[in-house]
Amino acid sequence: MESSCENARKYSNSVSLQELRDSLAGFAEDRGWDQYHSPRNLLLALVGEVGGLSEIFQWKGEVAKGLPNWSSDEKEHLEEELSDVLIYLIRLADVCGLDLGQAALAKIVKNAKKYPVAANQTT
Ligand SMILES: Nc1ccn([C@H]2C[C@H](O)[C@@H](COP(=O)(O)OP(=O)(O)OP(=O)(O)O)O2)c(=O)n1
Repeated sequence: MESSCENARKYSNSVSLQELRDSLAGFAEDRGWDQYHSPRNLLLALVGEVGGLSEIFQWKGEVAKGLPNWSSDEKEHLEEELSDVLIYLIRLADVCGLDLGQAALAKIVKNAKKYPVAANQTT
């Protein structure tokens, strides 16, 4: 089973949240979609895509890390559904005027205080 460090080495390109945010903002602007990309609409679209993501795992039973028994088509489908979720999440944060990257970093710091390593080791 691959560790997250091994996965990190495998991924050739680093993509920033800022790059994705700006690309998605341009994509929506070019198509006149800003009028539809309200916070509420984006939230509903996000939830819909989480449903699509869930359907991939539905009825499969437990799934091994690394998806060793999945076909390339199944993995590609999963990549697409994960991307739809990420796209709507980033877009939602953007139209709300929030810096999702900084917010996530701050939340990780908060999580670390709430769940210190020593406490985790005893559970
Ligand atoms: N008003 C819209 C419509 C689409 N998209 C973008 C974000 C998603 O990445 C993707 C969603 O497109 P679809 O609603 O066509 O959904 P799927 O791509 O999942 O297609 P399908 O539902 O047929 O699998 O397109 C968007 O930003 N704003």
